[in-house]
Parts: sequence; C-alpha cells; structure tokens
Amino acid sequence: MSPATRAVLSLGSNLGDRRATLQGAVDLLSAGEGVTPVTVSPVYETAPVGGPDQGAFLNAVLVVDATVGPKDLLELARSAERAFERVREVRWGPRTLDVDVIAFGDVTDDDPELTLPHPRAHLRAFVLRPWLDTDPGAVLPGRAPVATLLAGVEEADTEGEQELTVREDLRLRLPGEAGRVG
Ligand SMILES: Nc1ncnc2c1ncn2[C@@H]1O[C@H](COP(=O)(O)OP(=O)(O)OP(=O)(O)O)[C@@H](O)[C@H]1O
Ligand SMILES: Nc1nc2c(c(=O)[nH]1)N=C(CO)CN2
Repeated sequence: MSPATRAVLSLGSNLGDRRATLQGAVDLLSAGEGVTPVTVSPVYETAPVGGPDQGAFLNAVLVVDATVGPKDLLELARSAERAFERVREVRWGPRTLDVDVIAFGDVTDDDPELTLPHPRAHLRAFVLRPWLDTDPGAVLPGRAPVATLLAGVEEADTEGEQELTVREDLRLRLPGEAGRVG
C-alpha cells in the first residue's frame, strides 16, 4: 500500500442548513476512496471575507490521510460541493458548500488548477484558526507556522473584519464517533 500523506481541507458554508451541510461534507469526504479522516476542528462562525454583501459563514477544517494524489483529493472536494448543489455565480459569493485543499503534505506547487498550499490560506483567519486547533504545531508549507501566520493576520486586522466565534454548540463528528450530547 502506498504511504499516506496528511492533507488539510477547509470547509465553508453560508447558505441553507450550514451545519448539516458541513457534517454532510465531512461524511462524504471521509468516505472517499483513499481517504482516512484524522480530525475535524471546532466550527467557527465567521464574517464573509471579500465578495458581495452576504450572510455569515460556518467554517471548519478537516484533516485526512490520503493514499490518493492531490488532484484526486481536489476532485473529491468538487464532488462534495456538487452533492450540495453548489452553483458558482459570483466570485467569493454565497455558497452552500466550499471545500478547498489547503495543504497536501509539504507539497508546494503553483499549478493554477491546484495551487499548494492554497494561495490565500495564509491570509485567512477562518482557515488558520481551526487548523491551529487541530494541530498547534502546524506549518503552512513553504511559508511559516500557522500560529505565526494567524498572529500576523490578527494584528493586521485592525477593523475586526476577520473576527470569528467558536460554535461549541455546532460540533462536527467524524464517522463512527459518538454523536453530540444534547
Ligand atoms: N488549493 C486549492 N484548493 C481548491 N481550489 C483550488 C486550489 N488551487 C487552485 N484552485 C482552483 O481554484 C478555482 C476556483 O476555486 P473556487 O471556486 O473554490 O474558489 P473560491 O472558493 O470562490 O475562492 P478561493 O479560491 O479564494 O477560496 C478552481 O477551479 C480550482 O481548480
Ligand atoms: N468567512 C469566510 N469568508 C470567505 C470564505 C469562507 O469560507 N469564510 N470563502 C471564500 C472563498 O473561498 C471567500 N470568503
């Protein structure tokens, strides 16, 4: 069997039943061929960054071990988006589900179809904060420790545009984990 590569996926939703969509995405991605789920982060409520006026997002990070390649993982991410009928209309506009590949092992690649790490991950508290929760020692390949990047984003965010709120009441679970209490 080929060795597994640890990969980080970011999940976002700001339309419909946002938590149900994120949980559905975790379930679909975890069932993907060559994918073993490792950890899911807490869920954060986040103000939209960029794009038109739109509702708040729920964001989380799913960490997986992949025995498939990065493009297979992107295709799996796209198929999860299609399952939730994501329609691309406006850049950075509202969406039922967005799944981005944030990092794939320590791979760096500037291929526009799949840039690794994700070209805007280092600027986004809604990616860095939940990722840091899953792994306090996480490093964004080719850049810096996630903790350092998050501190920089927070310091630069003088208007509080990237503030986020943890939603302990909306925890996600990995398949096979015990359900929520209450
Ligand atoms: N690391 C990556 N993860 C996901 N998509 C990527 C990545 N690198 C490049 N892409 C490409 O980016 C294109 C646009 O992706 P998408 O529609 O999800 O963008 P978005 O979520 O609206 O904005 P953003 O890219 O800023 O998160 C896709 O066609 C995809 O091939
Ligand atoms: N808060 C928040 N803002 C965004 C998000 C997102 O997931 N959360 N996704 C975007 C494009 O991927 C653009 N802006």
